[in-house]
Amino acid sequence: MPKSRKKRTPITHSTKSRASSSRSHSSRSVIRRFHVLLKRRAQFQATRSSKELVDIENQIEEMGGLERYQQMSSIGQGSDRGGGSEKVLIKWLKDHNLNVNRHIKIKLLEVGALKPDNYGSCSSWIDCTPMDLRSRHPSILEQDFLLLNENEHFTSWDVISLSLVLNFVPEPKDRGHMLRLAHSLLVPDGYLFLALPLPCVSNSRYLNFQHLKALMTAIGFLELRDKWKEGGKMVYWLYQKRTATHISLDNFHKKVSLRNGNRRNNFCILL
Ligand SMILES: C[S@@+](CC[C@H](N)C(=O)[O-])C[C@H]1O[C@@H](n2cnc3c(N)ncnc32)[C@H](O)[C@@H]1O
Repeated sequence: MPKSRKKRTPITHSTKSRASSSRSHSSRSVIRRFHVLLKRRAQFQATRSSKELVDIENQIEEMGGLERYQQMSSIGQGSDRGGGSEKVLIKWLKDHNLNVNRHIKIKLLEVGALKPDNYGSCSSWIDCTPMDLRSRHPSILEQDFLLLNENEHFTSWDVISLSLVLNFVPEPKDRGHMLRLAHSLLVPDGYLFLALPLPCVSNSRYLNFQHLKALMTAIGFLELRDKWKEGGKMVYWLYQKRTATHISLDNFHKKVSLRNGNRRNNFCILL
């Protein structure tokens, strides 16, 4: 009788999956650490504590600065999400028939662009402006979105993408400003694409799906689509610009506790 042989897992398979999971684990920890430092830097900037500020700047420098953060983010973009967010946005724009019968291309502003050609496959109908705080390619415009001149760029874009950018901004009021600025830079009926790590809304003390919807409505955005799954990492939304609503912004000026418990995060957006 032939000896029964134990079935082995192919070495190539196990090595590859372990390597890629440890790569994405270490990229996530760099990203998390970077966000913590950005938040502390913003706090010390507000209190003008120059000694602490220098200390934080040094820590950011030692980590490799924004360059390292961007490298780690591009690893996360591939391995954690099965590709970039642009796939979701392209599908949604096609679902809204924005790719058909176009005499003029859609003007898309991609804020937080790690690559220059995320929308290259749609160049026949999308005219993309990739922008980032730190440009990794000559075709990426190096520009802080928050410092764009509102009057100069008023209603300049048909679509604005903020994928994993809002959670990079450390101050809740600056996040609110980013959303309001996006509203004013879009054409009437233009589209805003927003992507966040799911826990920013599913496990925050100060934000849940309902509150975000109310805040976006108050700014003047109609929620058209969302995409996420229980236990998933990401959440995506598509909003359409509507004319200003008469809803008061008062409910969104201060942090309001929406969930209790120790294991919550403090992600918050204020107007
Ligand atoms: C986590 S990466 C996200 C990249 C990509 N959009 C994605 O979805 O994977 C965040 C990027 O946003 C950029 N960013 C953050 N705040 C910005 C701002 N105010 N203006 C322009 N770019 C910004 C950062 O420099 C960084 O490259």
